[in-house]
Amino acid sequence: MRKIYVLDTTLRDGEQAPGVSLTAQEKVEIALQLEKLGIDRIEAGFPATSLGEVESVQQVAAAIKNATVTAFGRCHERDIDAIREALKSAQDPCLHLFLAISPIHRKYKLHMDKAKVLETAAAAIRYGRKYFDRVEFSAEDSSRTELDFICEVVDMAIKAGASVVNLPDTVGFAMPEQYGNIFKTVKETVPGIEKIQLSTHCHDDLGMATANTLAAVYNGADQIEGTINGIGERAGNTSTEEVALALETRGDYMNAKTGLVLNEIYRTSRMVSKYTGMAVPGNKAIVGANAFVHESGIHQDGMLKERTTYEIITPETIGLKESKLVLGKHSGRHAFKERLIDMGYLLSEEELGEAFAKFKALADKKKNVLDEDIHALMTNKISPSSGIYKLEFVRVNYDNHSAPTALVRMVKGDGNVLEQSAEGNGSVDAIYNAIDQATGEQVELEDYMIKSVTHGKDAQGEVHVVLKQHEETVQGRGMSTDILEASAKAYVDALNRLISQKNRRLRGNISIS
Ligand SMILES: CC(=O)SCCNC(=O)CCNC(=O)[C@H](O)C(C)(C)COP(=O)(O)OP(=O)(O)OC[C@H]1O[C@@H](n2cnc3c(N)ncnc32)[C@H](O)[C@@H]1OP(=O)(O)O
Ligand SMILES: CC(C)C(=O)C(=O)O
Repeated sequence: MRKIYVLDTTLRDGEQAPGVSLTAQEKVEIALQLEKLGIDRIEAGFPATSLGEVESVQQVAAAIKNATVTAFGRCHERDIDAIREALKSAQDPCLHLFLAISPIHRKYKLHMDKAKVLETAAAAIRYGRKYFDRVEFSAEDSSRTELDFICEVVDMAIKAGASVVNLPDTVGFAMPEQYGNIFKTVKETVPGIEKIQLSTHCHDDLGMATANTLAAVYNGADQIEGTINGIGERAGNTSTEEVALALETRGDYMNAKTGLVLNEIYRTSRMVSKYTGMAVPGNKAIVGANAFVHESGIHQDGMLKERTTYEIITPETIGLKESKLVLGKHSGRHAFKERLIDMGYLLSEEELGEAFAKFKALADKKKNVLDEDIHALMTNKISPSSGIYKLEFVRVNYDNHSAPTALVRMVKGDGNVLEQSAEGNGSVDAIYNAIDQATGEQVELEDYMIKSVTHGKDAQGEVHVVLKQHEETVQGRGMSTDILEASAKAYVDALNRLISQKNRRLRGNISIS
């Protein structure tokens, strides 16, 4: 197996995602988690950006003991000097320089001809080598560059003293076969190529970043560059986790693997999402909330018989506890019967047929059929509410001289009405105290995020909360044009999930909910 080195650039290219800006402390925490994940090279930032960026990179460099720390900059002595300052306390530093080489960038952006590009890059690499043992050179926009000029650039970089040469697909334009061919040609034709490592860095503008990265690896790339959750400039970068899992799962085909500690992937993904504020889409490969959830009957039946029918990776591989089968409109008799057995209902075939028909009728009206719905269905009392508690009313009294108070009214699934008021440190805290007192549940609020999902003064706000009770953690969401109502809805949603989760029994590592 060939070892593929991983340069993770979540803290540099990932931070270039619109709207993302990380504090020094957040960068350090993410870097430490990347170190745990087994990343070989952590790109900490672009020091010439600002003094704050120099300081952030310095803090990352000082904290990391078991990975190379790189910092990025242009072919300018002032950028290199900023990187020297930022990496001065790194145990294993690497300078990362770039210059665009494509006709479009040469003509319109840099106003340089080919000779000037070669001269500028060589001078910068030589200057960098005075201070750094290792220099990576990135030939920006390689995939839109003449193949013979790419070879000339790689030759120049080797002669000037680079140890890694990166051939990026900067604008996500390459097709896998074409991109792979660049690496093949460079490997076969550039003299002294064995002295350096070749690296790949792709963007996802056409949704092909991972495919292109793998094509490069297949054709001889030694290092891949990516970001956690695929965040980055525009449509983002190659997802580090996707490449690691693709190589792990299809090592038979690629004969290459990263050294990543795969069961740290999920934790890393969620930390990056939290600090960048960029939600992970539910259907995102590997780390999306639905990646190990099965909804349709035929798949659930397959999973219950043998999980490899529908899962090519186990959730445990990336550090998740279990796969899930959710009961809904597309579920079949097998999953429904298993769920009933879990809940203690042993039915004859005839009774099962009747219950299944009622279940399907309910599932037509309701997205997810929860345990309490099934209990109600089994006792002929089908609950119309989607959870155990339904928020009916919330009122907040606020002025800037006294503690805010909140009054909430909720209806339980059995029809009981609960009403409670409470004070808090802020309006949201007051609402949450009132809900806790009304339900009697003791939970910790682990996380609270709010974002606007539409524009204008009447924008819809979406609140996302994470609640913890003992070892159980749940998420909840609420939407409203009023952020206090959205906050209350998210909390009640999370409580309902917590309560139904408590009632659930595990079947091996597959839970049915
Ligand atoms: C593919 C990538 O991801 S590239 C990295 C993108 N990241 C960033 O841009 C980091 C944040 N950037 C910044 O804070 C600023 O752009 C700075 C501080 C780096 C530079 O700011 P300014 O000096 O105001 O220049 P500005 O950004 O407007 O323009 C870039 C200049 O660098 C030049 N340039 C671009 N790439 C390179 C390079 N690799 N080497 C040398 N010069 C370059 C451009 O041609 C332009 O030069 P010009 O002023 O002579 O026309
Ligand atoms: C220059 C390289 C590293 C890059 O960020 C890109 O091409 O997107």
